[in-house]
Amino acid sequence: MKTYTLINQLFGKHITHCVLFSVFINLANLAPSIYMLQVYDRVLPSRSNETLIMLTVLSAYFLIAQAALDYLRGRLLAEAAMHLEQNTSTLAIQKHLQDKIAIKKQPSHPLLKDIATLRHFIGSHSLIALLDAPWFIFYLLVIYWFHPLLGNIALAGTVLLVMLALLSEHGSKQFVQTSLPLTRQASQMIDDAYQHSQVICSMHMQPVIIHRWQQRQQQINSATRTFGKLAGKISTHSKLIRQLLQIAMMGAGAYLVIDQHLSSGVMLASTIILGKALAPVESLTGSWKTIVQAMMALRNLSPLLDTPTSKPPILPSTIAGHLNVENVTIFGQRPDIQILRNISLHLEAGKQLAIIGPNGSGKTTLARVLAGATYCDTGSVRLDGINYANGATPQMGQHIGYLPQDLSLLSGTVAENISRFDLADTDHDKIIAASRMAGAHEMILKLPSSYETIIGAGGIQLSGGQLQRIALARALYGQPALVVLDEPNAYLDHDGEQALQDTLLQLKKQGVTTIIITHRPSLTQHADQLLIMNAGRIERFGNRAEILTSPPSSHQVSHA
Ligand SMILES: Nc1ncnc2c1ncn2[C@@H]1O[C@H](COP(=O)(O)OP(=O)(O)OP(=O)(O)O)[C@@H](O)[C@H]1O
Repeated sequence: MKTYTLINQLFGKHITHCVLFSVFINLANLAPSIYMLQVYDRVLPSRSNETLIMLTVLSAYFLIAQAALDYLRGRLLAEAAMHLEQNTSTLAIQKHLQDKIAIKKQPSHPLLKDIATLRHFIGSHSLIALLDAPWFIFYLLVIYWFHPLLGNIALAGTVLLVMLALLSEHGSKQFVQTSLPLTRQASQMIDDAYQHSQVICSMHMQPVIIHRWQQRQQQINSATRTFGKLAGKISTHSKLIRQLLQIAMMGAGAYLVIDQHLSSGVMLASTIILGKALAPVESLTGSWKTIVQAMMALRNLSPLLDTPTSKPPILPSTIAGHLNVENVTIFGQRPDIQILRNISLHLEAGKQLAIIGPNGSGKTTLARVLAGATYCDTGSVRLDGINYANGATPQMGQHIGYLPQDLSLLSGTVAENISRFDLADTDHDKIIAASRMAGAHEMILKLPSSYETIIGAGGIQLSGGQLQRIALARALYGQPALVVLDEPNAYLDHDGEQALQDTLLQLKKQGVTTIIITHRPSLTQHADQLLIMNAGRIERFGNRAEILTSPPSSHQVSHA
C-alpha cells in the first residue's frame, strides 16, 4: 500500500492507468492465437467464407485497438516522467542544499540522479516488461485449459526462466551495490582534482592522483567484467531454454494431434501463446539491472515525499534587527565533540558585535548559525523574535546579509551576484547602492563589462580582494536588518580595509545589526560589544570598552 501511495505521489495516476491499459493489451494478445485456432478448426473444415471474414474483421479490430492502447500507454508513461520531474526536482535540489549545510549529515546523496534514473526507467522497455510479466500466469492457465501436458511443459520452462530472472536480479543487485559507491568515489576524486588543479600541477601530484583514480576504476572494471560474464551466461541460457521450450511444445502438441487428443489449431495456438507468455519474462531477465537501479532510486526518493510541507509563517513588513540566541549547541561528527557549547547572547537592534578568539574556537561556526547557514542540535536563533534556526523561516534570508570566508560567488554576472540572482526583482539602483556601500562601485566600473562582467565558469578571473568586495556588496544588497561578516578583510589591501571601515561606520549609522568575525583588532573599533570565543564556548561577552580594559575573571581564565 505504501509503495502504491509512493508511486502515485511520484508519477500521479499515470502508472495506475498504464496497469489498466495493460489488461486490455494483454487480453488482445490472444487475438492472433484465437484467430489461428478458429481458422484451422472451424473455417477450413467448414469452408465458410462468412466465418473467415467475420473472424478476420474481429481480429483486426482487436489488434488495432491494442496498437492504439499501446501508443496511449507510451504517452501516459511520458506524462508520468513529466509528473516525476515537476514534483520532485525542486524538493530534491532543496534537500541536497540543506544536507550540504548540516555538519553531521552523511555526504549528501544527489537525488537529481535518482530522478534521472527513474525517468530513464520509465522511458525504457523494462517498465513495459514489468507491467506485462505478471500476465504469463494468465497465458499459462489458457495453455493448461488447452491440455494439461502442454500446461506442464509451459510451466516447467517458465519456472526455469523465472529462476534465471532471479539469478539475474541477485547479480544485478550485487553489481549495483558494488559499483555505485565506487563510481561516485571515482568521479568525486576527479572533480576534486580539477578543482584544485593548480596545487596538483605545481607540486607534481598528478601521477599519485591519477593512480588513486585508476585503482577505483580497476575495481569498477572488475565488477563490470564479473557482471558482464554472468549477464551473458544468463542471456544465452534463457534464449536456449525459450527455443527448446517452443520445440517441446510443438512436439508435444503434434503427439497429441496424432493421438487425436488435440486439434492442429490448438497445437499452433498454444505455441503462439507460449511465445507471448515468455517474451516479457525473458525481457525482464535482461532488464534486472535497470529495474534494481530504479527500485533503489525509488527508495532514495521516498523520504523526500514524507517531509511535511509547512506553510511559511507571515513575517512583519519590517525587521528591526534584535538578535537573540538561546542555548545553541552543535555536536561534531562524534557525539562527544561539541563545536558550539550552549551559546546564548542578546544583541540590540543596530548594535555592532565583534567576535574574536583563537583558531578553531568556533567563530566561523557561530557566524554560520547566525546567518542561518548551518543547523544547530539545540537552541534557537531569533531576529525580532522570529526563530530562523535550522531553516525554520527561510524567508528571513532576505533580511540577512552574509559574507562567508570562502566568498562563495556563483557563476554569472557581477550584477546577478550582487542582487543574489533575484532576476524577478533586478533593481539596478539597489545593486549600485549596495556596491557603493561596500566600496566596490568604482572597482566594478573598471571591469571589462562593468556590472555585466561574467565571473566564475566561462568568465574573467578576479583577484581575491575584488571578489571579496563584490561578496560584501551582495551581503549588503536590499538593506538587510542583520549583516554577518566572517573575516571581511581577509583579502583586502590598505585601501580596501579603509573602505571596509567606512562600510562598518555606515552600517552603524543606518542601524543595521552587524556581526564581524575577525582576528584583527583594527576591525573591532566601531563595535559596541565584544565576544571572545574559546573551545566552542563564550569566554567573555559584553561592552567592548569594558572587556578591553578589565582582565578576565579567574572563572573565565579556567575556561581558556
Ligand atoms: N562541517 C564541520 N564538520 C566537522 N567539524 C567542523 C565543521 N565545521 C567546523 N568544524 C570544527 O569546529 C571547530 C571550530 O571551527 P571554526 O571554523 O568555527 O573555528 P574558527 O574559530 O572560525 O577558526 P579560524 O579562526 O581558524 O577560522 C573546529 O575544530 C572544526 O574542526
